[in-house]
Amino acid sequence: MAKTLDDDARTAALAELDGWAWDAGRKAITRTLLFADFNAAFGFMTRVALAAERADHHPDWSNVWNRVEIALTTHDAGGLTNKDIALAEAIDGYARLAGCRAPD
Ligand SMILES: C[C@H](O)[C@H](O)[C@H]1CNC2=NC(N)=NC(=O)C2=N1
Repeated sequence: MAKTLDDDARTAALAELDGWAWDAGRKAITRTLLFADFNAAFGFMTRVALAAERADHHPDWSNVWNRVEIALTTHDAGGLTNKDIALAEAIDGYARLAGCRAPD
């Protein structure tokens, strides 16, 4: 099973990511993304879903029209692991490609 990251490792990893925040209560990193419309948001989600399946590591997320809220944690390990960091990096790449913006 993947090992959970300690505070220093988590802080270092977050510094390399775009717009992710640590949610201590959920033991997850979270990011909210806005897209031009539902089509752009769902296209992004489809790409992430395929990458998540390949990695067998899945986001906790929700979508309302052009807004996607994402939380990443490793349920099996009970906290944040490198699997979450790798998925966050992939998400950041797909988000940039899909022309996302930060929430207002
Ligand atoms: C059996 C299967 O490998 C596990 O349930 C995987 C699937 N996707 C997963 N995704 C996440 N985020 N955490 C997990 O612990 C996890 N476990």
